[in-house]
Amino acid sequence: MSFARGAGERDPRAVAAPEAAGAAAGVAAAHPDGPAAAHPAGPAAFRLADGGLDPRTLVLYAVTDRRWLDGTTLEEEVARAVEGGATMVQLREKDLGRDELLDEAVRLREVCHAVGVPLIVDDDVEVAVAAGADGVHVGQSDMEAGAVRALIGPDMILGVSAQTVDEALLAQERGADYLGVGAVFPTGSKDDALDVDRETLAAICAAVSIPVVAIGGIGRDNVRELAGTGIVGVATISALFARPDVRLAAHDLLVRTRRMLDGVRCALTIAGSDSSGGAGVQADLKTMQANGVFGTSAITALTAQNTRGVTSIMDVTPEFLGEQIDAVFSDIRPDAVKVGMVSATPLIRTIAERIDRWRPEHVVVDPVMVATSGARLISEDAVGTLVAELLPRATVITPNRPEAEVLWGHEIQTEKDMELAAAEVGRRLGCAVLVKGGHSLADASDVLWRDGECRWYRGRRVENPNTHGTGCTLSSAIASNLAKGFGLDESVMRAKDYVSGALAAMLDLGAGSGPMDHGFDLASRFVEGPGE
Ligand SMILES: Nc1ncnc2c1ncn2[C@@H]1O[C@H](COP(=O)(O)OP(=O)(O)OP(=O)(O)O)[C@@H](O)[C@H]1O
Ligand SMILES: Cc1ncc(CO)c(N)n1
Ligand SMILES: [Mg+2]
Repeated sequence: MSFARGAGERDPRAVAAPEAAGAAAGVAAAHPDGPAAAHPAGPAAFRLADGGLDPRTLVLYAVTDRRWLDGTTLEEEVARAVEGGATMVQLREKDLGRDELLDEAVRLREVCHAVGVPLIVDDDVEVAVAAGADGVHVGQSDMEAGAVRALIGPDMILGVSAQTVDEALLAQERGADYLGVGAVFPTGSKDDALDVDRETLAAICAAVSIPVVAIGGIGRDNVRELAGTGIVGVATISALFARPDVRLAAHDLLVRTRRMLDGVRCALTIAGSDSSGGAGVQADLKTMQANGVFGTSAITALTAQNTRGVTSIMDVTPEFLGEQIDAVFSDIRPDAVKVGMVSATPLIRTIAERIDRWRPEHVVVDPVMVATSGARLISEDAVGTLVAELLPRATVITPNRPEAEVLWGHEIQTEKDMELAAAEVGRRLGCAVLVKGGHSLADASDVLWRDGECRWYRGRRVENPNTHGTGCTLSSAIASNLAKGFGLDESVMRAKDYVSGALAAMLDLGAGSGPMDHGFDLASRFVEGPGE
């Protein structure tokens, strides 16, 4: 199952490990982006049908720097880089004489064209043309882009550096095929000030229609911070050529860049473990996987639980809960958080404090109070802390009917009561409120209150007595959809469809109200054994 991309994200392209490619064709087969390897050499080969530069050539842009050579040649290092997956190479050697630069360009052209990768020469237009390179890259202080275009003709690739929206628009107007924008991170050069911050980078990407590649201080540890800016790739120098194994470094950075571009979305569930697998963390992780999101977890309590009830609960310590949350956020930043069962005040406070520390984009809180089996999952005194200190930090809360009655302070007898409860609680807590109608009201319809508006999500009641974990499943499905970039309305609608499908699969396990089939829409249903 492929992890879903964010809504509107580009389609990812599989990255083949170089070693996976047949050795017979030498480096040509090693190029992980198939189509580029098939390209005949020549600049027009790297253009799309509309004449624009194929953005796939810019995913991993290796810029040379002879300073990093350690007993090898530029040719050998560039060959390693393209073997590892570099999709474009720029010969950038400011202190080489013209003849030497030309010789180097011809040698690198052969290395690059052997694997269908374009070679760009930095700054020197004449050498680029003379060497049969595929293009030239000029900075703001080099020859003006329009003049370069006049010299190189329509086919050769023209790259231009830009640091502002104005520079970017002017370069595009004068015929640039792509923009190099940076430095986006400290580069260790003399003036270490960031030339281009994230907002400017994103503004440039939004302003132009030609592809943008980020450059400056980019490496394996920070490339993910460029997600969502609109770039199509990264240009890098030392992250490849300063590494002992350039091929490995290129492959590693290509995979990480692909992950940044393709948008593998992650979610974190902070909830209790349900030994029966139907609710809690287990339900959340299965739901996230089924909804194309990578699930991570921080466990608040262990419950000995099955379809008939809860026999024992063991809370973790607040310190350990905080460490679990920190461990996830410090390494795999989730795009959304779902909070489920939290039984005690110190644990609730720990979660509130970590939300303030890590500032997740989306927080879905399922105010779990009682399990389907009737077991109480939060202490009386903790409900007050939940309401005062956690729910106001939520993007949306998802109380079922009994939980909504506790939060509202009145009984809910009708759909109008559901609306009133959602609105009053939402106004008081400053968050969106989804009051779920699973518990015995006519159909399984839920009402969302947000910013003064109520919206109903009509559901058809599935005649299935096995509803253990429906609330956990709904809230983690909402979190998954928010993580993928859908708005709240769409996230709730998709989550509800998912729950209905999981119920309609009619899984029947255990003597009590059993779990749902979280994997109902995957090919691998529960395998029907050979039977007795
Ligand atoms: N029989 C059903 N048919 C269709 N949808 C249902 C059914 N039961 C519940 N739902 C839906 O499942 C979602 C969860 O609602 P529910 O009221 O069951 O949550 P809950 O009580 O918090 O569940 P949990 O047992 O996990 O705590 C809601 O969208 C609700 O409309
Ligand atoms: C651990 C856990 N969390 C949430 C629920 C709510 O169903 C449950 N039954 N068990
Ligand atoms: Mg519930």
